[in-house]
Amino acid sequence: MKLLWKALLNLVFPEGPECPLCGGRRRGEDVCGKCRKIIDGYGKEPYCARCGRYAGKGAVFPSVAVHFCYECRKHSWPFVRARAAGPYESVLKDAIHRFKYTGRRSLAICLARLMAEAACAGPVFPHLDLALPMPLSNEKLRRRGFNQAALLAKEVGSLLQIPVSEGLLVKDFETSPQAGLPRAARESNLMGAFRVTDSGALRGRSILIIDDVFTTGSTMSSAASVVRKAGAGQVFALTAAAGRYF
Ligand SMILES: O=C(O)c1cc(=O)[nH]c(=O)n1[C@@H]1O[C@H](COP(=O)(O)O)[C@@H](O)[C@H]1O
Repeated sequence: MKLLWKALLNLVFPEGPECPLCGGRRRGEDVCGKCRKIIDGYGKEPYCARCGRYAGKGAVFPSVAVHFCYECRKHSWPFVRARAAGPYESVLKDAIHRFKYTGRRSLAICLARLMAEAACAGPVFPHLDLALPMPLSNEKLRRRGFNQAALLAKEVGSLLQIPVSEGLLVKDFETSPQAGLPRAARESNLMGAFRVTDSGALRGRSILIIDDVFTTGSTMSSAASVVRKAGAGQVFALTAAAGRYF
């Protein structure tokens, strides 16, 4: 019976190519049913309305629709709010690793689609004038061969119909990878690393900064601060994944 049902399903909805997230079989255009369920589940999880990070096990949050994590209640950010497609774990984490470290550039399309979904889930971002990818240093760019944030920004920009400018925000020198550094070191690690090349192009404009991951927010915060100092209006942030707060 199960086999017959599968054969019938295959006739009506022939199996498509691999799911870009998990590599399993999918029938539609998007991700496979299993990954779709995981992603939709993330959309129902509690998250901080400011930094967009997801509540971890044991996190204390008020039982109201809009809440801020402990850090965002104490601390202000140079961006108005940040959002992500989901937490940095499971299929999203695996996909980001394959994208970034094994050069599967085509994953930008799928990840950007999930990011655009998160951006459109309610009045998250107002009118946006321009999207800026998180820059890599020239050294890192040469080594990796591509900037993962720039690939994501290109796709997100076309889905959300926002112009994307690469080269307005640059990273002048290579810094130690953020992963593995304690929080305080993550902030000082990036000091003076970002620069805006043409502040006139940002003045008064509403900016979306795009990156792959938001963990402590130090990278996004450093970049957003430089963009604000260059005269931008409001700054928002969008990443493929965000950490959890506890
Ligand atoms: O290159 C990195 O700094 C980096 C290495 C790594 O293994 N994982 C990782 O998330 N990152 C970057 O670290 C930043 C997120 O860390 P926070 O600055 O703590 O939010 C993003 O720009 C990531 O691209």
